[in-house]
Amino acid sequence: MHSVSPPPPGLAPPTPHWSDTPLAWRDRLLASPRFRRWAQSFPLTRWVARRRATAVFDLVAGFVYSQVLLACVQLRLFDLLLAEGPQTPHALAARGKLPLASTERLLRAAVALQLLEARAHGRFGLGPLGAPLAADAGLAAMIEHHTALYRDLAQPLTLLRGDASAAPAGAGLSRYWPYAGTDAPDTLPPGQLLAYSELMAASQPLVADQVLQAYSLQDHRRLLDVGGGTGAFACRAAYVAPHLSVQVFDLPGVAALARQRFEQAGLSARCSAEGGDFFEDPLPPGADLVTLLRVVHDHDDARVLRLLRAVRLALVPGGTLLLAEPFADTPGAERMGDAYFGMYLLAMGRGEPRSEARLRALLLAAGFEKVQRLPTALPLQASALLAKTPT
Ligand SMILES: CC(C)=CCC/C(C)=C/CC/C(C)=C/C=C/C(C)=C/C=C/C=C(C)/C=C/C=C(C)/C=C/C=C(C)/C=C/CC(C)(C)O
Ligand SMILES: C[S@@+](CC[C@H](N)C(=O)[O-])C[C@H]1O[C@@H](n2cnc3c(N)ncnc32)[C@H](O)[C@@H]1O
Repeated sequence: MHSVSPPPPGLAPPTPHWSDTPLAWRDRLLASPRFRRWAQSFPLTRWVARRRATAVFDLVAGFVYSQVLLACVQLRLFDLLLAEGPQTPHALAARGKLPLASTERLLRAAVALQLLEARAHGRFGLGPLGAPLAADAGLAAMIEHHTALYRDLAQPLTLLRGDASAAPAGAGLSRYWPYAGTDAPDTLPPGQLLAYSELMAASQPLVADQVLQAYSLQDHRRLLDVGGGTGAFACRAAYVAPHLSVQVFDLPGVAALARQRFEQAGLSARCSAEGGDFFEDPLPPGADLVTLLRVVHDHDDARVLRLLRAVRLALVPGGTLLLAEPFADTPGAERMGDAYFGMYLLAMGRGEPRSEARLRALLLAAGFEKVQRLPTALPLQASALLAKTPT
């Protein structure tokens, strides 16, 4: 049994507020086993008690659910069931090189999580939560790279205390995202940029779908995608707006990969890439639209201000900045912001998810004006802000 430690000597007790008393009463009630026993058997409160118990159980068991999902993804189960239809456990055991009994256990777990569904003749097919994951290489890559995140989270207090020496040797997210741990990211060897760049390219459609559904590129002629990775978004933009010239700015090794992508896509005439450090080097001038997609949340406020000022200088007067990433205060997706990205970016070693209000304040401080929210269809995947440079 854990006991609550007394406050350290010399620490002033927190200032009370009038709302503390009713909330303390509520907390004591909910914490009381007697009240819980009563509430779960009283007909009018039973459904709330069951719902709460399930919600708490889901928090307790979340890691187990995630690992069931990971096993399905590693076996490419969703892709297989989409391509070939429902399968028997025997067939799936043979395909996955697993014992039949373990296959059946995994299949039953996945059914309970609605990832799969039991179908006629003892076969298993896709369930309502597994079907959207089928044939989505971006989501599969995201799920698979969580093995690095879970290594960091295995000892959450070690992570929260910032005790790097206690972390497992270089296996976690800080190694996966090496630019987050150095002040000279432009000197990183290309081999260290590859894994995260592939993940970003594979998952870029999650963001591009949101941005391009919400914002038309038709009125722009020159787009600069800052931190644009290996050019996955640039290619989509060039495809949907055939009049647009597109440039990516990213670390030298990543920009080289973007150039390769443009060549392979036959887009080199309209798409180019420049390498550098966006905190130190000037950004290529003359764009009338700059995009910052999943870039700002990687960095602290001081660095973000520096980057936003550099973007303002690179844009033409009256130019547009489109910033898209998951926001911290997304209604209905609060867990994604402060719980998932909060802990994720802590493990990565730099950055934090920000609310719309904090991003607005940073944009205004960097000299942007007319900041407005751009509604996206699925804010869980990306929210967006538009801002203008003065004319
Ligand atoms: C009548 C019928 C058939 C149906 C009617 C009911 C109906 C309308 C059902 C809807 C069915 C439907 C269309 C479902 C759609 C589901 C979707 C779109 C699911 C999408 C899920 C997206 C997920 C889970 C996204 C996850 C994203 C993650 C984990 C992203 C992580 C990003 C990271 C780690 C980024 C790192 C970059 C860094 C370092 C932070 O900068
Ligand atoms: C999280 S990724 C996002 C990539 C892309 N925008 C996307 O959404 O797929 C962040 C990108 O910023 C780049 N980056 C990080 N620090 C940088 C720096 N100091 N200068 C230039 N690029 C940098 C990384 O190489 C990476 O491609």
